[in-house]
Amino acid sequence: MSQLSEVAANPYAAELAAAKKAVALAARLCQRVQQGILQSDVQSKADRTPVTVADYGSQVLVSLVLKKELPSHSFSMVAEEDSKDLRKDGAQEVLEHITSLVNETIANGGSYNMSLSKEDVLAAIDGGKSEGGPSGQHWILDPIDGTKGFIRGDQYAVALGLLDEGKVVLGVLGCPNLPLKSTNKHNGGSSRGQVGSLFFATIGCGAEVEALEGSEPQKISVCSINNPVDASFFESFEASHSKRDLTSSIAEKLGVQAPPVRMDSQAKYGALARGDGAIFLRIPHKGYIETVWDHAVGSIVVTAGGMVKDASGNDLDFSKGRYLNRDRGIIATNKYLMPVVLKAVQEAMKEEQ
Ligand SMILES: Nc1ncnc2c1ncn2[C@@H]1O[C@H](COP(=O)(O)O)[C@@H](OP(=O)(O)O)[C@H]1O
Ligand SMILES: [Mg+2]
Ligand SMILES: [Mg+2]
Ligand SMILES: [Mg+2]
Repeated sequence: MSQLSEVAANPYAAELAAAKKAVALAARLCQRVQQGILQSDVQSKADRTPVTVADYGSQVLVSLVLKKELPSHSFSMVAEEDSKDLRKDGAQEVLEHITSLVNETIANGGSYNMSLSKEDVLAAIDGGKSEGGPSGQHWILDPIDGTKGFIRGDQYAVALGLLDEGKVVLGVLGCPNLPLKSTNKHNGGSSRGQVGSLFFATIGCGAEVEALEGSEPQKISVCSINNPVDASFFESFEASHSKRDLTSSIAEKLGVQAPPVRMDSQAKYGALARGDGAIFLRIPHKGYIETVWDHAVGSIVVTAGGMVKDASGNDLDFSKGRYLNRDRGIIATNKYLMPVVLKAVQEAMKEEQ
């Protein structure tokens, strides 16, 4: 397909190209940090969840690349991190470290000839303070999703989506530790070979995957399993993020035979979107409110061929600001399994102590 017809087919082609470039550069910074992560690179936020120099650095690079690549767009971004802790006394060293990581990644990337000051870094982080909402365009960014997995040396993702008039219209999901080939034996894949997957989807144009380092994109689709007995399911690696008594009771009701595949981050949505497994279940503890950046990108990558619903069977609504205003529980699967999975989820939740 010529570049001209590609532009005509995808109304968000320019935004998609910029988002892919931003995620790929941010992922490079993350990969470098993950290889040599030290305890001093990890801080604890006010909500006691971890944040690392790479979460901040990734947020800086994404905001920078989007502004450079789309200079005529008005810029609004709903992102997870803010600069509050980095402006406190005693944070100077960490801020210096982030600034040099960002500048080294830009220099090695070769696309931009620029150097950021510490103030530029703080300002770029705070570029993510938007409240989003139902009107206009807003980027949604999780600079590192699965920070706990990142620190452990496991899966994580850089997740960047675009909200347009309250709908997620594109998503780019960089998963540096996810093998490019499907891990599902039934798909002829194996966990060997090239590692680093970049998933992307635009509304109405389906979902694709390519190597994080760049390769010919491949169209992907969710699996077509229609008997839950043959299905396998993904859930969080972290037991505190999704209630395992409920997910195992749901699996039992469905007759699922395979043990759960536990993985950090929206890499689960990416893997599901290419048929590595059949179901993703996330049932947080009561009172936990989900953020938009934890699900926007994963959900557009899956809904290109599959479905993502809350426990009541409603679509997720990303137009309400920084949080998802919805019933507890998120289920992603194909259209054949969704009705039976929803029924099992609702029964299990009714029986919950
Ligand atoms: N107690 C909790 N219950 C549910 N989700 C939680 C949680 N604490 C943190 N999270 C969210 O779970 C995300 C990771 O999901 P997963 O379990 O699929 O890896 C985290 O994203 P970050 O790592 O970006 O902070 C965070 O937003
Ligand atoms: Mg976090
Ligand atoms: Mg997250
Ligand atoms: Mg995060």
